[in-house]
Amino acid sequence: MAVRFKWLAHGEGLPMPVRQSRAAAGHDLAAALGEDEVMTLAPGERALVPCGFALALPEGYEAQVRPRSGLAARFGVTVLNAPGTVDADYRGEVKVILVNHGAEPFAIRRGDRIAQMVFAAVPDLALESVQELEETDRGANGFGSTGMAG
Ligand SMILES: O=c1ccn([C@H]2C[C@H](O)[C@@H](COP(=O)(O)OP(=O)(O)OP(=O)(O)O)O2)c(=O)[nH]1
Ligand SMILES: [Mg+2]
Repeated sequence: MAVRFKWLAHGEGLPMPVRQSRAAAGHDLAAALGEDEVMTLAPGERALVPCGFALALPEGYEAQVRPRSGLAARFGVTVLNAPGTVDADYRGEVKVILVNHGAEPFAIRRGDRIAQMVFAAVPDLALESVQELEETDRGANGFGSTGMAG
């Protein structure tokens, strides 16, 4: 199934988001900054990084904006709201909320691949209000109730 994709003016000239290997789950997202622009995230700082395109996803799908593990492992840079949610009815620019949890400033330039986008199906479930819920073995136990030791 196709996802309709439209470059915005400042995105023109960038490569399309691409899967870096044949069966990769994510399309890498490049920063659509100006040609000579450098966006620097100080330690602890966050920024909205423009991707330079808009989408029209088929209804019943979302695009998730996820971190790249290399940036997280090497620099402590990740997507603050991971996984970001791009709704099927959103027609604005896709952006990445990047945060620097590392100890060093992190510089971003035009075309740098700073995150990845994974398409996912969203089941069309509706909430139904009831008085009682079916019982289960777990019941209300959660939040570590099964312990940690192996
Ligand atoms: O990482 C993200 C997250 C969101 N969006 C865009 C697409 C999404 O459809 C819209 C709204 O996102 P979300 O629902 O997460 O934010 P909100 O704070 O609930 O805003 P709204 O009230 O507009 O829904 O913002 C992005 O481009 N990147
Ligand atoms: Mg919302």
